[in-house]
Amino acid sequence: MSTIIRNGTIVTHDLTCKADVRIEGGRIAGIGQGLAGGGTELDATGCYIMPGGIDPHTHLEMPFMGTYSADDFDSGTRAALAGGTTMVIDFALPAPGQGLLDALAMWHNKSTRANCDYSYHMAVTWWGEQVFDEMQAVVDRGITSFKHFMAYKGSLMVNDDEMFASFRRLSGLGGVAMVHAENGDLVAEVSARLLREGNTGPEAHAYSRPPEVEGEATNRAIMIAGMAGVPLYVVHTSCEQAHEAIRRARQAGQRVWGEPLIQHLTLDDSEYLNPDWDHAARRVMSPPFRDRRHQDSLWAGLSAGSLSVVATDHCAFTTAQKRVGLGDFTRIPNGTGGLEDRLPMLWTHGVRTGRLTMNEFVAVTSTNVAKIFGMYPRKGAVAVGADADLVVWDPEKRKVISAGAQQSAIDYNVFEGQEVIGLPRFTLSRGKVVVHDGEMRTEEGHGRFVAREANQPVNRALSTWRALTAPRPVARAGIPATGV
Ligand SMILES: NC(=O)NCCC(=O)O
Ligand SMILES: [Zn+2]
Ligand SMILES: [Zn+2]
Repeated sequence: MSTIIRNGTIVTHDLTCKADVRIEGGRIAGIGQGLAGGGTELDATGCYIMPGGIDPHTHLEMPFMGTYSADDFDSGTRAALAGGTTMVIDFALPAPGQGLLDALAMWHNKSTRANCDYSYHMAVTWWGEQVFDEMQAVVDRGITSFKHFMAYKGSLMVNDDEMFASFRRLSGLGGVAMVHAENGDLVAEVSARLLREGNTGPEAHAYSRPPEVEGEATNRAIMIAGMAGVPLYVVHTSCEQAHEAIRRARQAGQRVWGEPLIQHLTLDDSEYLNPDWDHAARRVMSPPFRDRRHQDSLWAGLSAGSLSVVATDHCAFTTAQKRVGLGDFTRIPNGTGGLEDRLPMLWTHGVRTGRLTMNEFVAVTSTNVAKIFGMYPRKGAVAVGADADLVVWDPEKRKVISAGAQQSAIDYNVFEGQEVIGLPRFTLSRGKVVVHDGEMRTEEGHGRFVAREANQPVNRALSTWRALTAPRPVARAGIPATGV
């Protein structure tokens, strides 16, 4: 059964051209003008045909802070597809002491409900021989990126020595190291002081995690990754201090990528001063929203290329779940939603304002993710042979964001009331039309696990350099090489 998308303009990270796209067996089978007919025809007049979005940072049905994030692999991936995102990368999160393969099996169970393709990053939440050993098996199963939490002291946080050991292991395995970069010791210290002084509301969450704690941790992670010789991906980069560290490292030739979130780009810290406790608590996430100066820095980084990806960190909690933190902000579950809104919000505030070109939009929402995480050009491309994960994007279609109309299971939306211009006319998941002009035609269980490849070109370059510059003894006449 074939499908042809006609009359549209293809937009990829590096070209823009008018052509039709033929899809067969879930893959792109032909690209050209006036392709021969047959099968389903989709009219893309006035639209752009782009690689579907890939969100590299979601937490679906994640056990966290005494509860579970409210969107599971069904509602979460429906939300993704509604907004033009055709793949998510979630985090498999071993409990302290739990084996990596055990955690992976749990995540594979949850994801059987996915409506779109998915992969995982593995989290390193503790360190020991079992973790060291199982990292190889995890990579062999196509999970090549490993996240380290430098915050959440007492639960997920790992220390510098553990992080260094894990980074070194990853360097040998050809993987990508990832960090949640906030100084967890300082956050714990400042939070305790704020509570003692009577600052118990959600605004104190932002006071407890100033840009300095993120800048310090980002710098530290970069230095440790440099020593270990591993590429580093910094999740939810929210401030100039962290961006500056990434920018500097990249200018010095280090392989480091920064990932701002759509929330940090478009919402600011005044949200925490809202007199409605629920309003402020619903926006509690780590790192917190920042002021305009930091937002401008993130936008500049995307157009300059010092920041590489826009994600959501979709980790949605209901108002009832947030209310557990009434009277103690440290108990408010950290996380916000955004899966359905990432592409429309970025198009509206990025492409329509001239901050991003359409091609840069594709790069930061899809192609860069596929390249960094080892699945390009199967994903993130409009090319013959690639999976037909596509969005037919209508740049003039509008809506006002409203929780009442969203796919996510939660009862609010942090972008409520914002008008977006630019929405999917059609979304295709491996060739299946899952969004048809506003109508959801998703199928629970349609999504497949995507195994990714380790030892990407960046890893190979790093290991070549490592071999070239490895410590080696200097031969000296009359001095034996081995000790006596
Ligand atoms: N970001 C956040 O507040 N919650 C999700 C977990 C994490 O990524 O830190
Ligand atoms: Zn995080
Ligand atoms: Zn996260």
